[in-house]
Amino acid sequence: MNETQNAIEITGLRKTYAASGKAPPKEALKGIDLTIPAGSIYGLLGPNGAGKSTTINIMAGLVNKTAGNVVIWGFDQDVNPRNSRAAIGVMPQELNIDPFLSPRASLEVQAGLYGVPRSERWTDELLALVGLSDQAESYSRNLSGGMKRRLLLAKALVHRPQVLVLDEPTAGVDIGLREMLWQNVRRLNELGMTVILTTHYLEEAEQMCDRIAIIDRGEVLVENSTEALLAGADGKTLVIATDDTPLPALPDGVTAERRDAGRVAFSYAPSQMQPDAIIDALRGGGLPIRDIAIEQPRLEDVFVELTRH
Ligand SMILES: Nc1ncnc2c1ncn2[C@@H]1O[C@H](COP(=O)(O)OP(=O)(O)OP(=O)(O)O)[C@@H](O)[C@H]1O
Repeated sequence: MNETQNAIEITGLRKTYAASGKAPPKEALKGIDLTIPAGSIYGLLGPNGAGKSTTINIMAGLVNKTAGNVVIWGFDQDVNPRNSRAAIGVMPQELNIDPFLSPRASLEVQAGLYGVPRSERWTDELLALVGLSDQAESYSRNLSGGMKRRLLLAKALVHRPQVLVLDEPTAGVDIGLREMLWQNVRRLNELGMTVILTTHYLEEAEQMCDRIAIIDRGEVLVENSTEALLAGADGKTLVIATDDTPLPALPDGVTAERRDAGRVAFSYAPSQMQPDAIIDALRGGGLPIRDIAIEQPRLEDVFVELTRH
């Protein structure tokens, strides 16, 4: 463990991509501060183009920053580039795998690139960890999309980094494989690895992450524990079971959505009204109420509230 107990410390991080052709320069990061505690599962969330990949690629040493300071596992990137790079492993979004190498050979090549001595390699364990022992000697081009993703996860781990970064690990991945990936991630985290992930699936982030930063247009909008983010959200949902009687006029600020099995969901802001205002309106309109429940805010509510442009 490093002295500060922080896996990552980012201060004043800026990135402006140079102009190319007719495209003007693009300011992708406008001065980002992030502190990621060691041992956490940390979510970096934001809409498309927010700057998530840019941040990750700078951490990984794949993109040069324009300004700011990045410290990984206690190693300043500018002072100790080798150590800071050795402390982080990245599973990229793209399935960039050599089609003619077997998974075993891919992992060996990657270990070579990171200068891992043969005696310290853990290729067989890694293959088992991601469920590719049976495919260890197949051509990677013959792997399914899900198997390729698992191979990418194993590749990110060859040098036993303290920090694992997953860039959209479950994009376009079926439910079974998602479960397996998340189980792997939890296990690695239990073994002491700090995990940073981006995902568009907010439900996954809500379940997996201890802390979350929401970034948008190159700035951090909010950073907190997942619990605190949800507690501070000003949005709840009243759900009733009814029939197909038309809905009456609702108090200002309430939106209704019909769900299956005759249920209707009413979203409201607890700071603005109590649920009895909605119930009174429904009763006034002669709507039968056969069942009733209140749903607590979800990460999606927080996200939409913050990133509504
Ligand atoms: N190589 C590049 N050259 C110029 N502009 C770039 C480059 N890479 C990214 N950008 C721009 O920088 C901004 C941030 O992009 P980035 O890929 O970091 O966002 P993101 O949050 O990862 O988005 P997504 O969710 O779509 O992956 C975007 O406006 C993007 O178009």
